Amino acid sequence: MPAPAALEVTDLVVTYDGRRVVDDLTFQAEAGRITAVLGPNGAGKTTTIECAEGLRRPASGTIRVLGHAPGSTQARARTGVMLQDGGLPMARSVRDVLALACAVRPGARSPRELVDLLDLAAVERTPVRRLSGGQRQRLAFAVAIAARPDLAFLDEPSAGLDPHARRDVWSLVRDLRESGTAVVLTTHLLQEAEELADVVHVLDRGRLVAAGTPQDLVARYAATDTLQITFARRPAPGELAALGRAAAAGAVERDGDAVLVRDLGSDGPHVTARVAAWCADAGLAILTLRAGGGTLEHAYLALTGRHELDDAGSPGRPGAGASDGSAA
Ligand SMILES: Nc1ncnc2c1ncn2[C@@H]1O[C@H](COP(=O)(O)OP(=O)(O)OP(=O)(O)O)[C@@H](O)[C@H]1O
Repeated sequence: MPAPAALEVTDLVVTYDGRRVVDDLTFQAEAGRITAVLGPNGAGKTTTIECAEGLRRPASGTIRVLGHAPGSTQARARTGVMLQDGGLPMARSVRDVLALACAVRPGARSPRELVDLLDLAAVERTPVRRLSGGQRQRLAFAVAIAARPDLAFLDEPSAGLDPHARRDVWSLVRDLRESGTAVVLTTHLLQEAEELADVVHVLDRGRLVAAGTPQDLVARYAATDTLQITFARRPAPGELAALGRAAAAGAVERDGDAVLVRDLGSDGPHVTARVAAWCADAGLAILTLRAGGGTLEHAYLALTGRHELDDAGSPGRPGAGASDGSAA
């Protein structure tokens, strides 16, 4: 018989004021794998994780955490948690917080190791309330991994981090996986999920709408016949329309700084040639031109019913999905 998964969520239902915010959710997270739980604001990710931590009681369904009940002493001793609001004691210094976190389990990391790993030396004596947002985030991550957990819940672990710190955290998350920890990650950064996740579960309005590897989801839900072009300067609207006519293919649209030509079909190589020729004639210098698949972000947008990227290329408008009010 196969070993049970580190986290087993079965038929989970959570209601607030009679409204189902988690609706019949079933998924697992395995040891030595990074499992991402994605979804728009209000989709039910945090609620699900809070149930797994024993902080909220579901209306029905079961959760097993390393074979134990959520919130039980056995589950808590082997679980690391990084919550969205940090949950850190504001008056304590970084050094005190780390010392406490390392004292909970024999074989835990040392505060010194965590200070080095998360680059916290400069603020060791600083109380939590005086830390910057990113420093607090790094401290919360350090606390989550202090006891070498078998299961780590990381709720938006790199939110608010600068690009260097974000990459440091990604590297530490990969180290957790290498050491056999089951990592459950929520994030709105689709690039983060694409970089890290072995398995992705997409929630929308409390329900699981898709699951698979990032590559599976891209293959199944994102257009695979798209040409992505970046230019030395931003094309004018008239040029974009002319480019569309020259391409004689599917829709032409902006995607952040790039332009997408969609639905190439079997004519892909000819469309690419026509686009390149038209750009040369129009004096529109091409910086990069990439034919092929979409991204996890495109798959996510298709799955959660938000088909267009905004100008910054980011999905998930605040409140999207939260106010839908789909009742039980
Ligand atoms: N204590 C509460 N009382 C009533 N409703 C709540 C409570 N906590 C959460 N909700 C509602 O439950 C739904 C799911 O919220 P949840 O925080 O789990 O979403 P999320 O997917 O984590 O969103 P985000 O990406 O914004 O963090 C939302 O509609 C939210 O308004």
